[in-house]
Amino acid sequence: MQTFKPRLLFRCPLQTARPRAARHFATEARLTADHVRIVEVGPRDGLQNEKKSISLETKLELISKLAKTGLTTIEAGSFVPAKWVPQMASTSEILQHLIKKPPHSDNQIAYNYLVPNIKGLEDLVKIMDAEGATAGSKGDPEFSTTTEISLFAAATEAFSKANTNCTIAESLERVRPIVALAKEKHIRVRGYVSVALGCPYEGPNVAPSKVADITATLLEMGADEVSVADTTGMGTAPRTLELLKALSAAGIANSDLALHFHDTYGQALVNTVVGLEHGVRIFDSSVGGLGGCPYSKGATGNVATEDLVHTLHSLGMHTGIDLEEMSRIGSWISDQLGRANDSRVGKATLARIAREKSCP
Ligand SMILES: CC(C)(COP(=O)([O-])OP(=O)([O-])OC[C@H]1O[C@@H](n2cnc3c(N)ncnc32)[C@H](O)[C@@H]1OP(=O)([O-])[O-])[C@@H](O)C(=O)NCCC(=O)NCCSC(=O)C[C@@](C)(O)CC(=O)[O-]
Repeated sequence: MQTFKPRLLFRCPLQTARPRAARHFATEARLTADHVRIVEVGPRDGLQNEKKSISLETKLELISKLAKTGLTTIEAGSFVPAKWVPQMASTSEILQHLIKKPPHSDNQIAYNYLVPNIKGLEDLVKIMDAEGATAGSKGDPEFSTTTEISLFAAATEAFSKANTNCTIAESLERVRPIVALAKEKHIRVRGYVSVALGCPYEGPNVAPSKVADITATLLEMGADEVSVADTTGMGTAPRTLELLKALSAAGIANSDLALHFHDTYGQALVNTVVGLEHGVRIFDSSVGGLGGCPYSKGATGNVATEDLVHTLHSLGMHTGIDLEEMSRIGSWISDQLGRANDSRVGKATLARIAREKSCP
């Protein structure tokens, strides 16, 4: 196993702190920059596992609030059968609404929808066609929003069977027609590799080389980026580093990677720092630490967006996200769901604001 030695690089900005790494990645401007893109997965990965169902109106209000925080990518729902994930049943209506009346935002936002198979994407495309919508394109000022999809595969056979009722090889075959149709419609594709650092059925020792193979396959098939997911939160700093090294050794560029940490064992932020030091600049998180995974019992939510933003800002990184606003949303959605707010930073930020108001 690799030994992880923190290098305390974040006392000064990343570019000056890591001249060798900066030279190494000289052609990949995104990696040398101190900007991190956060993919907010709360309305999908978060809500899909909450016990209390919330109304379509509340989901739309959540998305609308998130759209005003500076986020640029928001997972809005998933086109899965309701019998598999009942909480995602209103995704068609969400897509329709976001096409017709996207929330006001100062920046362009990509709304992302999970599709488990070609039927999921066909259902999405049918709605877009019926509304006369195109996927839009990032960077084109004509569009204030774009539509993206995510597809997923798992790194273990047991999880693949439980989550998608098929083997890993079959799940990868499902990806081909999805990518083909998405490309035809100019829809950006995000891939996920689940259980990359631990499986609820097969345990923590998932082979990094297996994760790297699946990630490489998704990229070769046409995925624009792949989010490597610690679905169970079993990941540790040394194993995260080992995995990142295996991904690099397989020729996968950091610019094609995102990291997606659940915080079951409280290791998500530590593992985030490992990812940052390795050069990854896209991280997934969920406001208020919502969620979990319906096929990973006991796993808690994603790392809270508020906690991630605070950590990144404290390291001198930029996210463009308004932490105070995000903290208000985390508290609001937790109340709507009748659950505790799982963001320590969110609670501390709101307490500070209240304190400052009472003693200016
Ligand atoms: C892949 C399937 C559909 C196979 O499920 P299956 O039962 O094997 O599907 P099937 O092809 O045999 O079809 C069964 C029925 O479902 C219908 N059907 C088929 N597809 C769809 C669809 N897209 N939308 C709506 N309906 C659909 C289909 O038409 C048929 O209807 P019937 O003839 O019985 O009336 C199922 O296993 C599934 O939906 N799995 C997804 C479960 C899921 O969403 N899990 C959570 C997301 S993954 C995750 O959270 C992890 C992630 C990404 O966040 C990262 C991480 O942390 O790891």
